[in-house]
Amino acid sequence: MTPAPPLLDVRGLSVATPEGITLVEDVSFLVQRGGSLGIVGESGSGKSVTALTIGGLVPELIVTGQRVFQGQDLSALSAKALRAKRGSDLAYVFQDAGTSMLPVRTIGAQIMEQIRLHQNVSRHMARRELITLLQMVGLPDPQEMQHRYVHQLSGGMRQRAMIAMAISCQPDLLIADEPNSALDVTVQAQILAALRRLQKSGMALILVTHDIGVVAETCDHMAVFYSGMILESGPTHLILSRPRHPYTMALLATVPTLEGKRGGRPSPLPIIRGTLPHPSARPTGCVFAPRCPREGPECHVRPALRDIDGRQVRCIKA
Ligand SMILES: Nc1ncnc2c1ncn2[C@@H]1O[C@H](COP(=O)(O)OP(=O)(O)OP(=O)(O)O)[C@@H](O)[C@H]1O
Repeated sequence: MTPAPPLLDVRGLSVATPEGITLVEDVSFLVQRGGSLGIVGESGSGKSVTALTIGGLVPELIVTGQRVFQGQDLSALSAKALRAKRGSDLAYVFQDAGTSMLPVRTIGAQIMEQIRLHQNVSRHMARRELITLLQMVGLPDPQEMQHRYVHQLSGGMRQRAMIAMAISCQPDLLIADEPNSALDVTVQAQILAALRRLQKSGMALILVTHDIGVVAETCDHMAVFYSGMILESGPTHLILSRPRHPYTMALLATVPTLEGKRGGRPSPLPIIRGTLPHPSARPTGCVFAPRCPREGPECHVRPALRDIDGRQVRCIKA
């Protein structure tokens, strides 16, 4: 039996500014139907640019490479057709999503309008769907909640209402860019629980985050970004248990553990020496070489992604 084609196949994606500054270089990954990909990396590593480029949301940038979604290359679509895709099969949620809801209408009215726009259903059916959606994202008492205005919701509730709105078109893929980073820890947990519930319903997820712990809990696959490139990608459990790229190792070493103590003294949180290069000053060889403890003369050539130990690694020494 031939395996089912992936839902999203991003191949050799590169993104540059009109001035020719590369922001994303040769990024490739797959998302299977119902699967989940966590995109992690330091601030400025190109996570958002990659996520936005998939749905054509950064028209000012120059994009090359393929983005095949549901068997169709999105780069071949007109702006109008892409917009229609975004409103139907592909949905986005952003960090301050709550701000994109109207203050003058109840959240129920706004979400119902979306449902009726995308699904040809009666008002009665749309209302039932609304209640189901509010339940799915974990909003308490949906019957009461639907009558509230945005200003009557807490930050976490607003974010969940926005996720309900985003998925009202029953997308095959939800791209969530730092959906919970502005929220406190308990509310973050509620958003993640909501995302996990959605995955159980068969929706695929791309989650952009700084937080490796969030990826560990939510995503079956992960891609580690650095300076616009993927340095390691593959099944989350493999990468977290046995990282092979020195950058992934360094990144994981910065994650605090519950043990936190060695020899009776708290161990200081290691930090990665140096800083991420600015896109206009990316190294010509391995992008991580200037900060890498294993750096050597062979690192002055850009390494290709290689299949190693069940995942892909962009390191000549891995
Ligand atoms: N429209 C744009 N035009 C020019 N440069 C951009 C544009 N959007 C982003 N950049 C630059 O591209 C680089 C990658 O940015 P991006 O927002 O993708 O990083 P990120 O990894 O998502 O960071 P963060 O976690 O802080 O959101 C940054 O140097 C940023 O300044």
